[in-house]
Amino acid sequence: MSGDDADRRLAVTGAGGRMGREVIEAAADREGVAVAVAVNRTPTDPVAGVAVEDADRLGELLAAAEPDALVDFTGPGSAVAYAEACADAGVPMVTGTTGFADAQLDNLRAAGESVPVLKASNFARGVAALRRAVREAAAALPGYDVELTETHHNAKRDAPSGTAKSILDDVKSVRDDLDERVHGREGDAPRETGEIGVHARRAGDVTGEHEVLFAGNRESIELTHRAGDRGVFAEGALDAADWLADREPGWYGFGDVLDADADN
Ligand SMILES: NC(=O)C1=CN([C@@H]2O[C@H](COP(=O)(O)OP(=O)(O)OC[C@H]3O[C@@H](n4cnc5c(N)ncnc54)[C@H](OP(=O)(O)O)[C@@H]3O)[C@@H](O)[C@H]2O)C=CC1
Ligand SMILES: O=C(O)C1=N[C@H](C(=O)O)C[C@H](O)C1
Repeated sequence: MSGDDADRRLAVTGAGGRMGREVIEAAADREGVAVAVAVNRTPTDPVAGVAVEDADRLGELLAAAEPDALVDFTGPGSAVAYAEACADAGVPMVTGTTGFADAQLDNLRAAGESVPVLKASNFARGVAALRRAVREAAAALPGYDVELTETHHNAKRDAPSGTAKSILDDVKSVRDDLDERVHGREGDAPRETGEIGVHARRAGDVTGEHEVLFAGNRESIELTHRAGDRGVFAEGALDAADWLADREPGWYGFGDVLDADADN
């Protein structure tokens, strides 16, 4: 579909990255969606027929194309800079980037005062279901030990994953006795009560797996999500962009999109 005929015209940053490419390819397969602007830090061949421009030109490209939303999967520093470009150009921003420091999150939130900004550590609907199940299990199993394990491909930079951090917040929201995160384990000491174990594995081309183990003395349960491919994240991000395009400035999460779906 040509950009001018589309119902939703999007900008994509990190267009040469694993997720950026996936988003552009998923957009090409969607009725009524076109990628009007695609940028990357380093020069890249066109993706699914979409020309990829120099990311330094993002501001001028947004001003000229006036897309309905921008979808970002890059790194924390660039995501903050792109959020500022979105705020200047009046373009809503969806970011799936992970690994933000607190100060960077503050900067991202500041952009949400000018334009709608939606940040999600995971755009898979199955992960949203996993997180609901984890909150329920944590509430139903007081005193049980909790250990979280995430596994990703060997090119992932941030650890633990953004999704793991979100799940840790979920557990903590109902188990405030678990106040010590233990990243991996070594040495010579039994597990202390109050610990929550966090284990990050990096291997091969694993797309993304998150497993939460709840263990009492005579029983245990494991809740696991496995992403089959990156298309599942790209589809969720496109759903989020479609929803965000009609919102007021503010700070949103993927749960807002799913809640709106449930209401319709
Ligand atoms: N929320 C979700 O559902 C998901 C989130 N993610 C997250 O998305 C992010 C990207 O993942 P992925 O696509 O696998 O990563 P890649 O390494 O494949 O791609 C990263 C992209 O970001 C660009 N980039 C990185 N750092 C900078 C920088 N400092 N300035 C400008 N551009 C930069 C890269 O540009 P260049 O080509 O020049 O290096 C590249 O285009 C990660 O934070 C990851 O955790 C990933 C999957 C799902
Ligand atoms: O870097 C990735 O690949 C992924 N990152 C996200 C995260 O950090 O949680 C989501 C997904 O697991 C894939």
